Amino acid sequence: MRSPKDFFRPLAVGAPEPVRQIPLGPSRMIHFFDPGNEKMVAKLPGMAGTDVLLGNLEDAVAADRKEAARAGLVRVAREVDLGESQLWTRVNSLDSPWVLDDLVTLVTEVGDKLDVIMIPKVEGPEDIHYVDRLLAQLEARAGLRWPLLVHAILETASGVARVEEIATASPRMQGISLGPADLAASRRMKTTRVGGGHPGYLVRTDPVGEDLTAGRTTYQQDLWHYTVARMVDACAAAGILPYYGPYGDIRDTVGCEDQFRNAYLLGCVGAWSLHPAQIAIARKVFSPAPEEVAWARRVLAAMGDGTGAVMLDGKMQDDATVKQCQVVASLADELAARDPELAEAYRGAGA
Ligand SMILES: CC(=O)SCCNC(=O)CCNC(=O)[C@H](O)C(C)(C)COP(=O)(O)OP(=O)(O)OC[C@H]1O[C@@H](n2cnc3c(N)ncnc32)[C@H](O)[C@@H]1OP(=O)(O)O
Ligand SMILES: CC(=O)C(=O)O
Ligand SMILES: [Mg+2]
Repeated sequence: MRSPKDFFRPLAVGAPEPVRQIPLGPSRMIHFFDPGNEKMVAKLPGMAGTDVLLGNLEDAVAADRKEAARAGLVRVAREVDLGESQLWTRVNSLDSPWVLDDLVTLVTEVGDKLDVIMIPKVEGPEDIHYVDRLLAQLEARAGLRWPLLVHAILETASGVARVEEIATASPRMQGISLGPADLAASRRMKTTRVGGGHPGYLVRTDPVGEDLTAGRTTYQQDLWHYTVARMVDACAAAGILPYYGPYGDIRDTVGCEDQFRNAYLLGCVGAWSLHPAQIAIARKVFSPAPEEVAWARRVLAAMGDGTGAVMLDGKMQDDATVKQCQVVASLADELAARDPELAEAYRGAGA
């Protein structure tokens, strides 16, 4: 590990100073598009209000379309008006034949237009260290003034086992997303889905009498709870942001909303959107509900300087509930400052 004294030094002469805080706005939805797909690219200017648009170069882009996707992303960055949306990319994996050209081309040609580079299949901090140094060299050569940030996908068993080291590997680390599809394969889970639950993963109530089958309710459990919770702790401890990843059953908007909400309640700040239909789901779920915000503000007002204990509607409030309410209220303020519709909904609820 680098000495703490050197942690915030640029890794190449002429590279920009590393950041100490994540300097970006909301990222409730990271919307994936294939930059080599003209129909998808044509939709981008109409996607105002999408927090993050991500040009995907990795899985879901066929091997013979990799160069077209990379060139398409350079064009999007240069020519398409994306409004307030951040532009991110997911490059190919570090063992692939494409990633070196992905990084060299993107940083050299449009490094000043990109905010975050997502690195797939991260196995450990050494993968982040490699990218960190290479980006510094490329930034120095391109004369960039702001460092590119790095986002890791948690989609290998080794990555989960070392998630804390990944989260703290570089000051470039912006966040981590759950990658349930590759992670399932890496762990040899017996699933064939992209995220979401599985009806076979359940608990059953105890038997009633001799009949082992009668009257026993089953409850489906969340396959991803352990990983998401561990990722949230690693990110919060490192001062970076955790995200649920993709929900592959595009038609199941209800299941998608539930899975996103579990992640939101556990501490994630956003999720991926693979299809335009999922953008609104993520916006709804990852924006605190107006009634929750109104309640949080009531608690804060009732608690004055934030110490002691009071009763509000029969519920005890103290220093710890104040801290929770501050999380909700400050997130609402941050989002409302950039989202007029949400600001209006909060005003309507007296929040
Ligand atoms: C495990 C992982 O790695 S997840 C991350 C990798 N996967 C991805 O990035 C997948 C991204 N999404 C997609 O490729 C597509 O949405 C698919 C294949 C899932 C579905 O695509 P389609 O069958 O075309 O969906 P559908 O017919 O509903 O699309 C409606 C319109 O929205 C467009 N559209 C679909 N997805 C997107 C998108 N992600 N962004 C922008 N536009 C889109 C389609 O081109 C189509 O346009 P048209 O009306 O001009 O014809
Ligand atoms: C998100 C991703 O890449 C995966 O689930 O494999
Ligand atoms: Mg993957």
